[in-house]
Amino acid sequence: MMTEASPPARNTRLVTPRLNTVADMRPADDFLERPQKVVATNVNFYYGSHQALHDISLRMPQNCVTALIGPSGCGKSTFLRCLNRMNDMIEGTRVEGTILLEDIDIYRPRTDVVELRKRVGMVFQKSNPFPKSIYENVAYGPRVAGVKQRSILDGIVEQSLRRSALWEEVSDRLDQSALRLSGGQQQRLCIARALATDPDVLLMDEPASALDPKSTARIEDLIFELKDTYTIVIVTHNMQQAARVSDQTAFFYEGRLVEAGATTDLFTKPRQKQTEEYITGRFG
Ligand SMILES: Nc1ncnc2c1ncn2[C@@H]1O[C@H](COP(=O)(O)OP(=O)(O)OP(=O)(O)O)[C@@H](O)[C@H]1O
Repeated sequence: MMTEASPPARNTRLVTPRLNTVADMRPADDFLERPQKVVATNVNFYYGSHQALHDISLRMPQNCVTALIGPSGCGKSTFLRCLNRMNDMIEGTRVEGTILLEDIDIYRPRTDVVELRKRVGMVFQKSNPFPKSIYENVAYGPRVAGVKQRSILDGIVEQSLRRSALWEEVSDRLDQSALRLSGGQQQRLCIARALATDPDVLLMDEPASALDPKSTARIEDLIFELKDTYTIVIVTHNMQQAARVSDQTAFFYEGRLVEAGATTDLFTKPRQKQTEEYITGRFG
């Protein structure tokens, strides 16, 4: 487990002074050769007449962590929400282009959006457990999906809590209110809730930004473990976090994708001047 004294280190040789404490190099691997789980092509997105995304094309390989970085308002969350059609809930929005989940265009008219959101789960910046027990929070999704048998629900709850690294802390108090958990535990509970519907892809919108360093390290460790099973896309303001947890990083600026590539490459030899200026802290 990572501690504040020894910062978590996944990638190294980062160009910026702010990142050069990272120690054990994990070389830019072969992740681009892995099957593509989600492929966005020429995506434009509009809030009414305001175009928030311009011609975004990005491949998100299976069992990889893709980090979306960039200054506030550059479209990271908007793009993330396009991946499970969460933006559909915002009136007056429009999307163009294609987003494939494996071979399926998620914006084709006959897509079952509820089913899509089960396959592409989401965890938000602020943990948002229901005011119910720990058990009921995790069992909620499977129950809505029609699972009624208690023994099956018990199994799903245990497995989801184990995968979110919370089981050991709560197994003896599953009936207790989720609101009595700490902030970090609540966020891991929300991850368990997302895992309970057996997704393929996990979208995380700044999942640790409201947490203390220790809880943040816990979430980062968890992300690293979860990618063995899931494909993860994470929005983060924290470049060190992107460097620690991701395989691929995509840098957004003013609604455009400036560059994307292996995280080690993007932080050590960015191709675009704007990227270099951002990661070295010259703006943003
Ligand atoms: N619900 C909305 N209605 C109208 N415009 C919106 C809405 N949500 C976001 N926007 C606009 O879309 C653009 C992109 O916003 P978005 O939240 O995706 O950026 P971001 O990079 O995630 O920002 P931050 O890092 O501050 O969360 C911004 O100009 C923002 O004002």
